[in-house]
Amino acid sequence: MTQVALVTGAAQGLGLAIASRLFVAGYAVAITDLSLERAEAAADRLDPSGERCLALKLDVASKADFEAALTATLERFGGLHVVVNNAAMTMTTPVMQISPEEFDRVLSLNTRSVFVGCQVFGAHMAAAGYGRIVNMASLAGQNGGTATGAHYAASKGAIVTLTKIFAKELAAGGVTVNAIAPGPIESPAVRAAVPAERMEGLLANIPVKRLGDADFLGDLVVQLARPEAYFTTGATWDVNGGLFMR
Ligand SMILES: NC(=O)C1=CN([C@@H]2O[C@H](COP(=O)(O)OP(=O)(O)OC[C@H]3O[C@@H](n4cnc5c(N)ncnc54)[C@H](O)[C@@H]3O)[C@@H](O)[C@H]2O)C=CC1
Ligand SMILES: CC(C)c1ccc(C(=O)O)c(O)c1O
Repeated sequence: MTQVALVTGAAQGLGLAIASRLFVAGYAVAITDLSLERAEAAADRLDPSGERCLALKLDVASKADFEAALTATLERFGGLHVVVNNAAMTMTTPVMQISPEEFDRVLSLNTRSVFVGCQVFGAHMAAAGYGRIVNMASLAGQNGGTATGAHYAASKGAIVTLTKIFAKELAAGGVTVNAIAPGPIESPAVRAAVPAERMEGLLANIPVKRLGDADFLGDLVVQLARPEAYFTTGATWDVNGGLFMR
């Protein structure tokens, strides 16, 4: 049976790169995003035949959207084996200027979405006896961040903790739950957040002197998604060019 993956926030950036590498690895892929139109455009580019890609609207702020996406994926492909909780909003407001409302908004979107995604998809996978969940954290969640805001960094640190909790909860159901913590990756978001004149300074601070590669993150997800990856769970995989070492 074809293995089935679902990626949130997959219309662009890292989510799209991850969905693409899963597709190349043979998965049927549900490409979900806030915007159905952009999810459809991405799915069409990836799989013009439409045989192995399904575009869905999934606003990660809505539990009902998670449930509807699960139902639609099962109806279309007959199973769901791999989920990547990737969608997030990036905010860069300086810490002393963040209002309580903005703090709540970022935590609610970035962290609650991973919590709900692990609950909804994890429950299905555990009942089926198999699953792989990968949560997108960030270097900012480990070192407090530089290019990003305190609320963003805190939201990503909480994802590392939630990953451990769901890993323990779902292990008996054959489900692994891991996180990936990237540093700055070559992506539209980094290009937008770091103006050309500041890029040299950013690169000078990275020990390997380069941005990370989104396709590599996709390949890492493919590895974590393999049945043979059963022995890594609750882990956070650092991909940061040496910016943070444990
Ligand atoms: N780009 C980078 O260097 C890094 C990115 N990350 C993380 O990787 C993930 C992806 O980042 P990028 O691709 O750079 O971001 P991006 O901003 O380029 O893409 C995010 C995608 O999520 C979608 N999205 C936004 N709100 C949504 C919602 N409510 N429901 C569903 N989808 C929604 C957007 O439409 C977009 O397609 C995020 O979790 C981010 O925090 C972590 C570290 C570094
Ligand atoms: C602003 C963006 C896309 C960015 C840059 C750097 C980091 C990090 O070093 O952790 C991020 O998490 C980002 O989202």
